[in-house]
Parts: sequence; C-alpha cells; structure tokens
Amino acid sequence: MTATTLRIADLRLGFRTWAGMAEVLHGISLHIDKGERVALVGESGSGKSVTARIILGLLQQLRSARISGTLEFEGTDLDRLPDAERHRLRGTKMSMIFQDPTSSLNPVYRIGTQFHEVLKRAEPGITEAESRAKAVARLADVAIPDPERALESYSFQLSGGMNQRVMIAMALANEPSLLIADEPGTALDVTVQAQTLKLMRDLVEEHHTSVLFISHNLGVVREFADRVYVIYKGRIVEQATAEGLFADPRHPYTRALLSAVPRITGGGIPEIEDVSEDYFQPLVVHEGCGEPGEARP
Ligand SMILES: Nc1ncnc2c1ncn2[C@@H]1O[C@H](COP(=O)(O)OP(=O)(O)OP(=O)(O)O)[C@@H](O)[C@H]1O
Repeated sequence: MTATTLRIADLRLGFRTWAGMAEVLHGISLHIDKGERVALVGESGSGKSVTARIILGLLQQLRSARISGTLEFEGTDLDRLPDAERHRLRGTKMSMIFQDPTSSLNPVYRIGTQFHEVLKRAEPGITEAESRAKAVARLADVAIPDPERALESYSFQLSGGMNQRVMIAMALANEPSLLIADEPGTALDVTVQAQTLKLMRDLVEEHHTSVLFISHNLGVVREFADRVYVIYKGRIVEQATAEGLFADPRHPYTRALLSAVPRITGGGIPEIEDVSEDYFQPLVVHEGCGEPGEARP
C-alpha cells in the first residue's frame, strides 16, 4: 500500500465580511502520496493559496475565516494536534516556497543567519558551526557557486535566481515530507524559472519529498507534476494524471484553461474572460485518480 503524506477531505472555507459570508472553498478533497508531485492548477482567485495556507495552519489564526473539513498529515488529523506541535511542523516536516523570494528572505539578516534559524527549528541545539557546515552543503546542492560567500551575503546582493535557489535550499534543509511550492519562480525570467524548477524536481525526487505544486501555468505543471487537480472557483473540477489531463482534458473548464495557454511560451497567466455555466459541471475523475476510500468512477 502506498503511504499518503497529505489527505484533505471536504475542505470548506468562508470569510466573514461586512456583506456576509464569502464562500471561497466549497469542499475540496485531494491527496498526495509519498514522493508524489501533485499540482493544484487554476486561475487567479480560485482558492489555491488559501488551500496552501490552511495546510500550513496559517489561516486558522484569522478570526474572519471559517474552516471545516479534514486534514490528515502522515496519518495524523491536524486539527487534533496541539498548537505547539502544529507550529513545530512548519519549517520542519512541512515547508513552503513562495513565488517571490524577496517576500520570504529577510533583507536585514545575512543568508547564513537565516539558514541557522531554519535549521534550529528542527534541531534547537545546533551550533553555528554545525549549521554553517550544513548550510554550505545545502547551498552546494542547489548549485550556488560559492556557498561560503552566499552565506555572508544579504538577499539584495544576490540575483533573483540565486535567491530562489537559496529559498529552495532552506525549504528543503530540514528534509520535509511535504513541500508546498506556490508558483515558484514566476518572479523570474522564463529560462531561470525553468532551471530552478528542474533543480527543485531533481532534489525532491532524490529525497522522495511529496510536493503540492500550486500554479496557474499549465506549461510548468506539465513538466513538473505527476498528478493534477484543476480548481475553479473553490471547487475541484477535474483530477487526472498530468499525462492524462493534457492528452484528454474532459471538463469544459480544463479545456478552456488549456486553450488559454499562450502558444509561444507554453505558459503564462491564462485569462478566461467568459464565465460559462459549463464550468460548473460536476467533477471529472480520470480512471485510477480518485480519492482513497471513495468509490472509483
Ligand atoms: N483574508 C481574506 N479575506 C477575504 N477574502 C480572502 C482572503 N484571502 C483570500 N481571500 C479570497 O479568497 C479567494 C481565493 O484566494 P487565493 O489567494 O487562494 O486565490 P489563488 O487561486 O491563490 O489566486 P492567485 O493565483 O492570484 O494567487 C479570492 O477570492 C480572495 O479574494
């Protein structure tokens, strides 16, 4: 039997607003097996980032958010974990990479200091010398040419591509079981983004890290993911292997999303102007891609 790293069942989210409840997620179910790279793909505002933030336990703190559903991480119901343990998971067994490294690297601390903080989360007693040695090895893994020098640098002294690699190195430093990658590299130019993604793929493959890959770029998803969930306005509309989805997109929304991919770059932000009633058609599950425990179609 395959081990499941993450299982989400019937996740619902609403925000209390001055105008009443704004429902954002309408019962999302998904799972990621160990070592699997799963993409959640959909246009802007469809609910990808909020899903990631709920997995990390970040949205639960927001008083205006009303969340229900089940979240299981390596067989443990996350809602039953005491806050301190849930907090400990972040940056150790679960970590996240953001699209723009400048939003997560702190400009006022040297990279070495930030690395030390990351490593301390998993190993509170780690000395500066030990963490330095580890950080050098991790930076070498992501092909940073002079790791010692990078550790002495501030993020604004490094290029965008270097910062992205530093962020990948930090996110993987504690060997998490789950990596959430939110549009990694979108802030970079296309070639650097492709290199960064390849590097990330090689590393997660090597360590059997499970990945939730969030993107609106279908070209990138095709390169990176084993399996794909297509999300539209807070609902999963199609789930398939990456190969199956591109060979045989079945849901009207997926088809619209695919045809909106700019032809030249094979990526970019699709914009689907017309909201069609067809996009609200029921979920399409490709053969063998259902949720564990649910009846297969
Ligand atoms: N704190 C909040 N309060 C109210 N509404 C919110 C809040 N955070 C997100 N939303 C709403 O939830 C919906 C989903 O947002 P989310 O950021 O998950 O979209 P996304 O699919 O990640 O889009 P993008 O690709 O642009 O990042 C949006 O309509 C957004 O306006």
